[in-house]
Amino acid sequence: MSERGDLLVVRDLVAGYGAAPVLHAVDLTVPAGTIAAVVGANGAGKTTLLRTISGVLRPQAGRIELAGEDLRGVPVERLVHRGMAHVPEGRGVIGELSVDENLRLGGLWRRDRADAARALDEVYQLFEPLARRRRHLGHQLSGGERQMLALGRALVGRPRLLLLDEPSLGLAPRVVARTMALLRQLRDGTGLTVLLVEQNVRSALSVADQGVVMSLGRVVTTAPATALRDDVDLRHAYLGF
Ligand SMILES: Nc1ncnc2c1ncn2[C@@H]1O[C@H](COP(=O)(O)OP(=O)(O)OP(=O)(O)O)[C@@H](O)[C@H]1O
Repeated sequence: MSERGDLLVVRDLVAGYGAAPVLHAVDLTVPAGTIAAVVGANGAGKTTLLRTISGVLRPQAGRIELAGEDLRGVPVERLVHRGMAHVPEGRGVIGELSVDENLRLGGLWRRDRADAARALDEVYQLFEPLARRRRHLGHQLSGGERQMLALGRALVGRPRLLLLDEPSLGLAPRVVARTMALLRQLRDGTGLTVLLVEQNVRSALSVADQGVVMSLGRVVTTAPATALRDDVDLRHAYLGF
């Protein structure tokens, strides 16, 4: 447990898409202000885990707690009020809306309009290319800019927990490196907690504090990211490098 406590606690989570579960008794703990990377082969259940935590999928069994609050029974649309933001695989940018409209969507639910406006300004400061393209439509952006937009939209809601699915997908290595550096900056600067799912194991473990290795719907190992990077046997067995 970190000094600031655990922000996300998952216990014995069972979930899937039909009768047969994809996740089997998954346990996971993410201390506040840290980055956890969930890695593992295709089909291990990483995306399913994020979808279940974010409320898109209903658990068949188990518990999910955010800052000590049991999320069972909290309607999915209220999870954002509790501080959860989910950037899904594919990013969910709306191509027909402008950059500005996409970003504002991230803060629409907030009652504190003045702070929502401040958060929007901060996102524009953080992502200067978005500030230059405020009026561009989502579909006119490059892959890297769409990634920024998806992240920025999540940040406008001032989340405590950011669930990030495959942020490096389709991006050039330089852009991936920039994204990972930004996550570190947000963690260190604002205390953001991140649960990151990545195929790009090297870059995920380079930014994460903790690595969570999944295989066939189970967590097989949880360890400091540096220890996972140095564990040759584990890398060969589960991570393919
Ligand atoms: N919408 C769906 N309906 C039914 N089964 C699904 C669905 N999405 C995923 N699955 C199944 O759930 C299992 C886990 O998939 P999941 O996408 O969570 O894995 P993953 O570790 O994220 O892999 P990938 O990196 O390939 O997305 C797979 O067997 C997959 O076929």
